Amino acid sequence: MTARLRAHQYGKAETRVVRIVRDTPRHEIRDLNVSTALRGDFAAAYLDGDQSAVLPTDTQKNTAFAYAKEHGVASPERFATLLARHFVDDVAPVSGARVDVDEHAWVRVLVDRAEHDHTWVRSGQEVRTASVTVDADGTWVVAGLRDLTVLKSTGSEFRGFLQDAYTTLPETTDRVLATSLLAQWRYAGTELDFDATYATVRSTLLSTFATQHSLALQQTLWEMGRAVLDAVPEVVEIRFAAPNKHHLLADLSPFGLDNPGEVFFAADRPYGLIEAVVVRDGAPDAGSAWTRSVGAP
Ligand SMILES: O=c1[nH]c(=O)c2[nH]c(=O)[nH]c2[nH]1
Repeated sequence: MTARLRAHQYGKAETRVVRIVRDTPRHEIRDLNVSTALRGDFAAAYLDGDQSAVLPTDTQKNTAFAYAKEHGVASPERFATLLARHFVDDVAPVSGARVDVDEHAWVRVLVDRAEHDHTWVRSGQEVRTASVTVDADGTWVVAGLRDLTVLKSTGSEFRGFLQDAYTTLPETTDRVLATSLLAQWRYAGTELDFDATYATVRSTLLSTFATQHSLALQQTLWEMGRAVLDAVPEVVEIRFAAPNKHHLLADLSPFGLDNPGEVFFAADRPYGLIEAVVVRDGAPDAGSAWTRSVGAP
């Protein structure tokens, strides 16, 4: 049997780093889940068990904590960029690094309608994401969010679809549209006000979902993508994966009740899964921006 090692990368996944700034009575918090992956010639570790080029994943975890102290967390994107550049620039065998950072949001507790200085409540299940790749060709920053769950109770239809012998779905001009959005967008630059841009993209996604009369989730994703590219010049590409969280009208006719769009069964599976990539004309090359694993086809 002959075989070869086609690709490899290694790192520490999901280091939970919580950074608190307590220089004044009003503290700040950033709650991160940091995953690092190093790329380079580490073949000897796989083929011969030779660790001489291997920076332990334990060290990568330690570096995340040390960088949180020394450099702070200006934003998930900035923190990921600093870490990735450090591994590539300062650790000789490393030629590329990919750092993924998830941020869990905390919002200040209100006490007598005033924001409390050092108490927060976890806000929803939505997660902000940043994925930064550094290699010999440059630095790529992808920002995003997942589990942004939205629902509109009208302003959505689905009709005129292709029918065959197996089609039973009735056409509708008024349905509930709900999804738990995953969106990732690529920036042209690496030095932005990432928090401000994130806020603009998020609010653009939400307002487009709300105001766009939807003919299908596919069309809604396209319109949300276009709106983001319109609103934020630094965004050159945005990718979506959106489960269609079906809300099926409950059949109340056995009980002599009509149901004009008032009572639904929220089905959790199966769900339609609608995906799209919207890219600005003339966008710069994506390089390794989307390459999560070097082994990916
Ligand atoms: O927005 C939708 N897109 C579809 O492709 C689809 N298919 C389906 O059964 N319902 C829906 N809704």
